Amino acid sequence: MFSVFSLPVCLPTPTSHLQFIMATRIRPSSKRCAVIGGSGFLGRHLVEKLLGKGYTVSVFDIRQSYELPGVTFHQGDLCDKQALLTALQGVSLVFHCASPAPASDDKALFQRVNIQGTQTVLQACTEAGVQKVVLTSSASVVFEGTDIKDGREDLPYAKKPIDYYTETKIEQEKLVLKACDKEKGLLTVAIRPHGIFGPRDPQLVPILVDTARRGKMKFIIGDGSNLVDFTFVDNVVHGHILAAESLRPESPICGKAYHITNDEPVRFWDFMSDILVGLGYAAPRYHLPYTLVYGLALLLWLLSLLLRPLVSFKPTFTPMRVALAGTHHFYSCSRAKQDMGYKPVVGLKDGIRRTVESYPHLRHGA
Ligand SMILES: NC(=O)C1=CN([C@@H]2O[C@H](COP(=O)(O)OP(=O)(O)OC[C@H]3O[C@@H](n4cnc5c(N)ncnc54)[C@H](O)[C@@H]3O)[C@@H](O)[C@H]2O)C=CC1
Ligand SMILES: CC(C)=CCC[C@@H](C)[C@H]1CC[C@H]2C3=C(CC[C@]12C)[C@@]1(C)CCC(=O)C[C@@H]1CC3
Repeated sequence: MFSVFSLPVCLPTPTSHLQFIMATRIRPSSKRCAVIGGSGFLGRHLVEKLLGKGYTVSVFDIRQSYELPGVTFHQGDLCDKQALLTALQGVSLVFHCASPAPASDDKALFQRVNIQGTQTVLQACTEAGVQKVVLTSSASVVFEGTDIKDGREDLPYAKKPIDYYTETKIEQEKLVLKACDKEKGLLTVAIRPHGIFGPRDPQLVPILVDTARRGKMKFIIGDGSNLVDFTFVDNVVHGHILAAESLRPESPICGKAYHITNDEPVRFWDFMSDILVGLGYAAPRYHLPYTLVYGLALLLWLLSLLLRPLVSFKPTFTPMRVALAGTHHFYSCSRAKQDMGYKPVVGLKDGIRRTVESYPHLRHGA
């Protein structure tokens, strides 16, 4: 799998001399890939699946969160081209799933990592002879805080993105799709998942349980009928690998974005209740009007901005979170079904069960 030109024993002709020079570099192999952001929640699941499918995997990440036989770790910042070039030696396929966490709300950090950093990743890929780049984008790139029902990929990018995370994910996706160039030999595609959940997720279940433990999970924002996509992590991984394996010069997926979801929109509050009840907490019961909660969240957010020099506090109810909890946002993945034969591999009910079982330490009373 780790494909290196074999060293010639003798050098009788100029051609074999060239072969000798090339022997000192590692030739890109189609089964040799790198996962940028491979220490994260999605990244690690992707790495595990790739190993199972016979790929040789290098992880490039600012931190190392685990060790696995068969994985080479390169610790570094993706804004550092030299560090990337070392990790990309001999790699033909790159998955770019690194990003600062949405909760950080740090404009400068998002711009540096998601925009400048992605430009650096693309330059490094070109210089290292990488042939394919699969970006983890987000379905939120078209979300402005108002209802989206069965949204397709041709929806325009959000003109007023709900936060800096989304703003920079839009620019990142544009950069990666624009870089697709068959003549230059670099093919790109963007996967747009939504609401990823599953074992080891550091965000969704921990935030939910923390809110429940503080006694704040009693209320349903709005009438509770809003439908949302939550996507089990294995399905997101499956979408990434299908995209990578379908990415060829003649393929219709080159330079395009694809929604990858569980294809089973669910009421936001039913999903939250299933997880909470599964972990032994009470489901939310009392309804609060959406506009009232959104207005309060906006006020609190403005207050936190004004008081930032004096006190730092992070409200649980940010406008972005209230919008996510109180509106419809579900997406069609018919383009992925048609162009790459995508079909979810784990159903929602099964995904919820596997997720709940993976958090024994977050159970009520644990
Ligand atoms: N979790 C979700 O619900 C969704 C996630 N996404 C996208 O999926 C991708 C993966 O997300 P998660 O696994 O949930 O996040 P995560 O926070 O678990 O993983 C991100 C990884 O990127 C690494 N990273 C951050 N800055 C870096 C830098 N400067 N250089 C190198 N590595 C760096 C982090 O150390 C981390 O390991 C992200 O691009 C995110 O925008 C998209 C839609 C939904
Ligand atoms: C579908 C999707 C994009 C999910 C993203 C994950 C997070 C944004 C959610 C995970 C837990 C959610 C949550 C809330 C908002 C959205 C999440 C952070 C609340 C803060 C909404 C208001 C409440 O009543 C409490 C909720 C806790 C969990």
